Amino acid sequence: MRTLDDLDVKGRRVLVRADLNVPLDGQTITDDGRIRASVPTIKALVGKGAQVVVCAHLGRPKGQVNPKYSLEPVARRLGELLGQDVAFAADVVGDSARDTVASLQDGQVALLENLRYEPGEESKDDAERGAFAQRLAGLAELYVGDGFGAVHRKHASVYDVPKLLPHAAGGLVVAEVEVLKRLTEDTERPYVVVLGGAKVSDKLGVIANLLTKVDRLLVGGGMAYTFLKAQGHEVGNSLLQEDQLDQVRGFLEEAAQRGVELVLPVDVLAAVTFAADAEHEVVEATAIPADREGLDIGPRTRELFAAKLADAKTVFWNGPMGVFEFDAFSGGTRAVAEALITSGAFTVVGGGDSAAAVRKLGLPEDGFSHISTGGGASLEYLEGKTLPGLAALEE
Ligand SMILES: Nc1ncnc2c1ncn2[C@@H]1O[C@H](COP(=O)(O)OP(=O)(O)OP(=O)(O)O)[C@@H](O)[C@H]1O
Ligand SMILES: O=C(O)[C@H](O)COP(=O)(O)O
Repeated sequence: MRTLDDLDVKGRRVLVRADLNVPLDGQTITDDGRIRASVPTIKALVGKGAQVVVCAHLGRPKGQVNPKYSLEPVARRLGELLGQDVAFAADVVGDSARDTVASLQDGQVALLENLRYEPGEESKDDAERGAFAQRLAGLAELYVGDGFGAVHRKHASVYDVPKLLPHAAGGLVVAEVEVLKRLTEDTERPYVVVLGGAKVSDKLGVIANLLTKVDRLLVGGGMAYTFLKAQGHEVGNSLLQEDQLDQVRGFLEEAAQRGVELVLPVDVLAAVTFAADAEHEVVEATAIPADREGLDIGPRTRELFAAKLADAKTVFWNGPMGVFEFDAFSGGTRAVAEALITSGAFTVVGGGDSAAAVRKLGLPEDGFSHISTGGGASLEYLEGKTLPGLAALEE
């Protein structure tokens, strides 16, 4: 992959695809880790005298303009972290974007509005995506791919634009790939992967492949309930991917055949509703009342998972064990994070919310070997898949 050193950027307009998909509470950014991770590449380009046009997505607005997902608060925070103004374009490729980028001087930075306001960004139709990519590429002369958390998406800004402009990988992408490579080559065993979180349908897909690589797979968070249901248990109102139950039954069988330990929760915190102050109790994972939803793993599961991590030599963890944003349901995530820290293994935490959880819980970031900005992206990398955003940068 070409890097920033291979691009002559002075006085030229450079489009940087970053991953600025941060958690928000209204207009307030609750964790700015991904913005901070994007700063070194942007600063390097500023230092080289480029005109820097940053583009990124926030949430999943599905091709519609929705102020809830505006990147404006992110532009402000990026400006604070860079120590210079960041001009914010109120659209992605419209008049505002064109005017904003045209007025950039060397060393100045602009951020475009949320890429996913445009249906072309995520379109499965090559022509529609390509047409949007042409408009986006038209805003700049060079392209830098630095949004590691989104390199697994075959989206216009990730996959198509680098085909249209001279390009290079940014420092974040280079650094992330270097660490994740260590997990795919000569992995020290036992190799344990811990999966949780809420993007269940996305991430169930990686399990088939992971089962060929790991010694143990611990499943918690919103992921676990589809497994419990597949085993025939009641999961109440818990997060459930009904259409993937057969697939999950297949994983359970395959794990048994391969001798991979697939470890599920034995108890959960079952709440009456999805709320910070929801009334809740510890129940057996096999007996969740029909009117309750599991919002965290229970105390026995925390001990079980910690025991399964204690002798690990390599661990990858993606996805919180519960709704850690609510203090009452953050204990499972804390327990797993602490077990990783004390394991002495080579430990990688991946994902926007997983990394945010580590910081929110006040755990030392240097207690882990690496905190990756990519959740789904890291998992797909570990599967050994060709990721569209990396393939495009390699061309
Ligand atoms: N039992 C549960 N029920 C509902 N939501 C849950 C549960 N457990 C965890 N979550 C939620 O999962 C979310 C994080 O999931 P997600 O899969 O997006 O992880 P991530 O680390 O951000 O990875 P990525 O970077 O791929 O998005 C958190 O907001 C958390 O509240
Ligand atoms: O949060 C992430 O994993 C990345 O920003 C990608 O977001 P997506 O899962 O909505 O594509």
